[in-house]
Amino acid sequence: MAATRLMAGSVPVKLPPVTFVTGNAKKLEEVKVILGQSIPFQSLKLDLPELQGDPEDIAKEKARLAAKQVKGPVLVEDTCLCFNALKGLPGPYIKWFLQKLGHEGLNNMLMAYEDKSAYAMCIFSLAIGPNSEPITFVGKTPGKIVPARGPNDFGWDPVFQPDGYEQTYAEMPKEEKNKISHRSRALALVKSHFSEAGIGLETDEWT
Ligand SMILES: O=P(O)(O)OP(=O)(O)OP(=O)(O)OC[C@H]1O[C@@H](n2cnc3c(O)ncnc32)[C@H](O)[C@@H]1O
Ligand SMILES: [Mg+2]
Repeated sequence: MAATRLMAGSVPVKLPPVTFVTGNAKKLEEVKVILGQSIPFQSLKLDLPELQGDPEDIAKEKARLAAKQVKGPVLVEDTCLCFNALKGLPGPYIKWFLQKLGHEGLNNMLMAYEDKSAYAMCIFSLAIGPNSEPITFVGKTPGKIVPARGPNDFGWDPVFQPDGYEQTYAEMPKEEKNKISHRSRALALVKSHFSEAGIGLETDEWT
């Protein structure tokens, strides 16, 4: 993808597009649709190692690692599925819980609790380069954990039913999920950040 043409004073400067780094093709599909043409970006398929701990720190560390590899502006995201009865767990460890326990196991984890409420959370982290402090953008969608319904083509979508809907994420048309999802809410903040900074609108500032 062509570099963004920006202006520093009256001198046109070319800055590289931000690189969205992920090992997850489904995430990338959604990000492409949600961002559309709003931000100049390209993607790189890389499964970055992930720190343990606070979700925001995990996302920031992913951004630092990505920026070192790309040597330029990067955007990464970390997704959590948080069960309220379990005080936010599995949270950032949902990938491993899903892989080991499957959809049924995720439901079984809540068997001992009345409260099946949960929230999906996406934390995007943007780093301008290897030496800059990453910033984060958080999007959350509340819902509940239900027995799996709908196509099984993206992670825990079949067991997450957002509040106000009769359908799970998996049963909803993609456009509907993208309107209310944790990912689109976080990306709305990313978009405003870019538009406030004037990225793509002829400025010399990234942040
Ligand atoms: O390379 P990265 O971007 O880290 O991709 P990943 O697949 O490792 O993703 P995470 O570390 O963020 O782990 C999140 C887990 O949740 C799943 N996931 C992420 N977003 C989802 C969504 O919108 N709906 C359902 N499952 C999702 C994803 O497949 C993982 O199993
Ligand atoms: Mg990951």
